[in-house]
Amino acid sequence: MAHIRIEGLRKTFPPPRGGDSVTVFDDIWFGIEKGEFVCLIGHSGCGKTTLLNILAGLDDSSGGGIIVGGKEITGPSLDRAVIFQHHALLPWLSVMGNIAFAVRSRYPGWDKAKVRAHCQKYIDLVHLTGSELKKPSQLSGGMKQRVGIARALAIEPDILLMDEPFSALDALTRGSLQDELVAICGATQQTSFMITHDIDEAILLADKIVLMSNGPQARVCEIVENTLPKGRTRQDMHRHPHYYPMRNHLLEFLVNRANSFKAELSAPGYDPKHPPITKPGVGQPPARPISAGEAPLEVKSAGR
Ligand SMILES: Nc1ncnc2c1ncn2[C@@H]1O[C@H](COP(=O)(O)OP(=O)(O)OP(=O)(O)O)[C@@H](O)[C@H]1O
Repeated sequence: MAHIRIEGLRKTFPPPRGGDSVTVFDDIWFGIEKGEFVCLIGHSGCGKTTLLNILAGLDDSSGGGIIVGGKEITGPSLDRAVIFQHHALLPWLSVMGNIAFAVRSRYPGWDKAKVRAHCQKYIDLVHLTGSELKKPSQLSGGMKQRVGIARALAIEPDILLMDEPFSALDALTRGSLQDELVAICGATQQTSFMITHDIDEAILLADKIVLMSNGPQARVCEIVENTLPKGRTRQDMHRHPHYYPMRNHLLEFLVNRANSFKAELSAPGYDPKHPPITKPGVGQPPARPISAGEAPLEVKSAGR
């Protein structure tokens, strides 16, 4: 049994001014194993943030449910930490203060020194040592996002939920934060769920990539298993023979299939409870790996 089970999830919003209500997604089924890193990819408006909010307990479903560790989610919990696209820090508190605020909620019995030492560990982990007393207004965008990551990790959540956490950052900062997240999640085996529009980010981070078709009535089209070996890095993953099959498969989905998938729904063999699992590159002729002397690849994000 998967640690997180999304079972027949549906979300319907009432119409803003009369008319019919809108079902954003319907009959969504997939699971996340303990220690797994799962990315969700789909076009704007298919309901990714809504799904993450339901998983965080910040929104209710209109049908189906989410079971975590055998219990249905009924509201927010410190077992599920969220890192938002925008940092959502308390502007009047320092780096240390923002993280300590969350830590004190999680561990109300801890004394000041223990809270401080615990916060410092996570400040050091995200390379913010020396910035403990700075306020959010004194930090760059990347530093603010680092505080958000440290705050989320410091409450030692069962599940880390991330809604496009790096999309507002420049490419260099995004890359270095992705590297840090790879290192942290690799070391801690943190169960993680991330929404991203960036195909390369998904290939770097995810064990599994869930593909959602366009809304309304979005569905899970397919679950892609990452066929690149663990320990991959941004610098070398494009040399692996499965990189291009993976990348092309995800790109093809976003460019064509996300929209045309509705026609496949009624095809025999599609079962929403068991979406097809694909392993791009496996069983295909090997794509040519890039040799060390060749020009570096241009790494692009998928467009919306
Ligand atoms: N509170 C709400 N009331 C009514 N409609 C909503 C509400 N929240 C979201 N929606 C609608 O639900 C749909 C899905 O929104 P959501 O933000 O989940 O999509 P998304 O896939 O995360 O998009 P993006 O990639 O642009 O962030 C959109 O059409 C949005 O307008």
